[in-house]
Amino acid sequence: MASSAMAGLSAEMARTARAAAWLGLAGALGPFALVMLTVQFYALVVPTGSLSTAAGLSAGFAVVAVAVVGLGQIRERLLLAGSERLVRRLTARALPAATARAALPAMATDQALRDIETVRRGVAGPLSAVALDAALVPALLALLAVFHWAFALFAVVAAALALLLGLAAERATRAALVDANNASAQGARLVADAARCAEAVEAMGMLPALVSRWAGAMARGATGLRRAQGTARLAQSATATLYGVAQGGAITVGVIVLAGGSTIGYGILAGMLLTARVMDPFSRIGGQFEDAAAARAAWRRLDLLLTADETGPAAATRAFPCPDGRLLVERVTLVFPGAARPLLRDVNLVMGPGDVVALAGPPGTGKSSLLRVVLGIQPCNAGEVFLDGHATAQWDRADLARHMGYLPQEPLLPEATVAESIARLDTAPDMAAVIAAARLAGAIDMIVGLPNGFATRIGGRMALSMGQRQRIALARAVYGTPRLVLLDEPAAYLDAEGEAAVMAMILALSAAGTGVIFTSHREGLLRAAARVMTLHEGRLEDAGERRRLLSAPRAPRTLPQPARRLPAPVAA
Ligand SMILES: Nc1ncnc2c1ncn2[C@@H]1O[C@H](COP(=O)(O)OP(=O)(O)OP(=O)(O)O)[C@@H](O)[C@H]1O
Repeated sequence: MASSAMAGLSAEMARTARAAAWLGLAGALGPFALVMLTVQFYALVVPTGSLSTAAGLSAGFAVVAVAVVGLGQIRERLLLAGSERLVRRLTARALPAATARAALPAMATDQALRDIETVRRGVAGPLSAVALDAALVPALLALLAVFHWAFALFAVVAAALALLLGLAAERATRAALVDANNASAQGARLVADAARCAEAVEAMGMLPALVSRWAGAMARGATGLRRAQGTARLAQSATATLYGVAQGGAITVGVIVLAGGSTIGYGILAGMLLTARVMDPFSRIGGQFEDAAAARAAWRRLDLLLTADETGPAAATRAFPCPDGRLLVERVTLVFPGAARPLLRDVNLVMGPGDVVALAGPPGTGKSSLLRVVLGIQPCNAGEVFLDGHATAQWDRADLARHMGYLPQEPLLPEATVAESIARLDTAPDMAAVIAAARLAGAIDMIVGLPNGFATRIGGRMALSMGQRQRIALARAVYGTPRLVLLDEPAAYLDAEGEAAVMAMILALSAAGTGVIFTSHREGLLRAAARVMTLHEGRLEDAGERRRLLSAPRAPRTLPQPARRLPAPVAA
């Protein structure tokens, strides 16, 4: 059942489906009316030669034919418009929810978009057409029963056989197609690997082996495809035969049950036409089960996302002033679902304006996760984060984002101009602020050297190196004078000169009163921080002592164990 988050959308979809089903019923009866008119033609016009009757029946023909086509078109448009409305409303709600709540917003929004597309395909694609046609079956059976219940019973049996045949055909075809797709995908991967490792492939004479593997994969793909096509053809013939047998069966039923009756002609026609209509959705349903399951699962995921957005603790609502950017991280604990131990355990941190803290230490200890908690994009299990005395969890996200800058570890940039990218996708960026940010991030020379400078569009044919992306992402992080800047491996893709620029940027931010927390594995960059900290078994510790021992000329062979107590707060 849909939760309150999706109840409105479900009700709207149900209304669209009902309207489409009525249109479908009218459309289904159209061919029946056409055959009835043909019978009338033979019964009334052929023996009498009456032109006026012929004209009347022809007009009737035209009206019914136009109505059948028109109703089909209207139904299709109705479903299409319904699916577009649904997608618009789902996107407007699910995307902000995914970005605001998820630890990895890019992955969450990607998933949400894929789920919306799956739902859209379910609503506008063959799945809904099959479902709506299946919904008409009781009405068609009732109509058959008007002539004789045996017609309805026969149609049910024929539909069951069509369903079994459809399922068997679908299973056989899908298995062959999966084999074929897997083999083709393996071939494509081999080509991509060869292109990526071209130098190694050539240098070590691996090309012949690679080509023979690729040829093997392609041959398997072609065989699978042929098998799938053969099975599909066989299934098509079997279905056509079943329809033929069903038509014959309907005539036989008519002859047996209506023998001698005046309605035998109409009964047999209705039996033939409506039995085929009843069978139709069942013969097509086989291929739709997987799509239906996928659409249901996607709908449930979106429902959970929106419900959590309505009820969850991340429903931040207020804007607060942020004059100094004083940060207080208080007893933050973070445990990822399924993890044996907390990643962050009672983490405390205090920072005043202009303080610089570096997070060092081994990979996987939770540095990036701590940055995400401070940013408010990763909810924690316990504890709180305050900025200038206000809990960030209660802070309106858009307003909070104005006071914060963030450089994620992967500096991926959406398609936009360089200026828009730096200005956080503002389409009318404040160029003075953009240039100031680029200058501060040491990115200005690189940007000016691009084909169109700040107007260069990133993405498409303009593929920037990771280093260039990182410089632009750094400028984006410091755009608009944020009070607190969080940088995840800011020099990961930069050379020594770039590292020096990052160091200068951190010092300049600090001098201007902006707090900075950054993670880094680069020993040189750590010097930019007044305080270097590490996460050890989830606890945030001052790394000063540890680092002093590591860099001492005669370091002891075994390092002392870190203190198991709460770290002293960082001096404001
Ligand atoms: N959303 C998540 N769900 C589950 N586990 C996660 C999630 N995010 C991170 N982790 C896990 O938490 C651990 C710490 O990840 P994190 O990226 O915070 O470490 P890190 O110290 O920044 O590592 P690195 O130095 O390599 O960047 C990793 O084992 C990671 O797999």
